[in-house]
Amino acid sequence: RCNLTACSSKMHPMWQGPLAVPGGDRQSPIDIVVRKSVLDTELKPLKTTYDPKTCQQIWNNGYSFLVEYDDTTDKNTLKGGPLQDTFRLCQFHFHWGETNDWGSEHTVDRRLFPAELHLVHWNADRYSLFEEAVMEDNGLAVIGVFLKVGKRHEGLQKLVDALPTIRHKDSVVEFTCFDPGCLLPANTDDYWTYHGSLTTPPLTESVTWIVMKQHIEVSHDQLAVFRSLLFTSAEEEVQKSMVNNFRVQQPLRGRTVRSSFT
Ligand SMILES: NS(=O)(=O)c1ccc(C(=O)NCc2c(F)c(F)c(F)c(F)c2F)cc1
Ligand SMILES: [Zn+2]
Repeated sequence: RCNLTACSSKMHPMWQGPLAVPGGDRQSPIDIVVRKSVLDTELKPLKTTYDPKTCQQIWNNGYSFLVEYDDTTDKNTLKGGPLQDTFRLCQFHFHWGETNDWGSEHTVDRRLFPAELHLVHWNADRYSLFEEAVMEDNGLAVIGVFLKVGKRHEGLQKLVDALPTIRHKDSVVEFTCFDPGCLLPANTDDYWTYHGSLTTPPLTESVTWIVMKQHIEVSHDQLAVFRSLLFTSAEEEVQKSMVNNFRVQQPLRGRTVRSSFT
């Protein structure tokens, strides 16, 4: 099973993390400077195939909430784009702020979004488990989608309705029949891609990031329910709202961000 490691420091829920990471020259997230991205005409359209029936559970891991899929078969795959191999979806989760003014991990020309969706896939052509792939250079592919506040996202509502049942850290509920494809923007041909890392410990530099140019819209009220989640478990006396669960931007260190569009 793949899950986000809970990581928070006493001072501030926003993860501080180790100062230096071994190697540490391809860390995520980053600011995407549009005019410095390089068009790569070899980049193909993304090909995603997701089966809603393989959705298994939704849980609060103390840092975000995750929707996990059965990744023991090739039912949920990501191919094409910058990828040579077939990657399997294992989970998706979000990062968000305490207000609509910030919350995303990546930025575009320093522009912050209120939240960001991450669909986490691992290279099933080369590895047999997520846990293996997460340690390898070309092990993971994460699709990032920015969220903006606007009209209500009908497909998201089923997920929003489940959140009150997993308010506390480590709570899990069964969650079935959810199509993650409904969270992708209409246009998935336009994206930026670069080599980076997990944005939470162990920050392994194993991720091919694919950040969508087009955002999705969710309502103010839907996003407010994200903020009703708690970092803390039921037993803890002081309850802390799960907000600002994003990492600060990391240096580009000479990396090139490629774009699939002009
Ligand atoms: N925000 S993001 O960059 O999209 C991101 C995606 C996945 C994970 C994750 O799976 N962490 C837990 C986790 C590990 F970090 C491992 F290294 C490992 F081996 C696991 F099995 C595992 F569940 C962390 C961050
Ligand atoms: Zn994430």
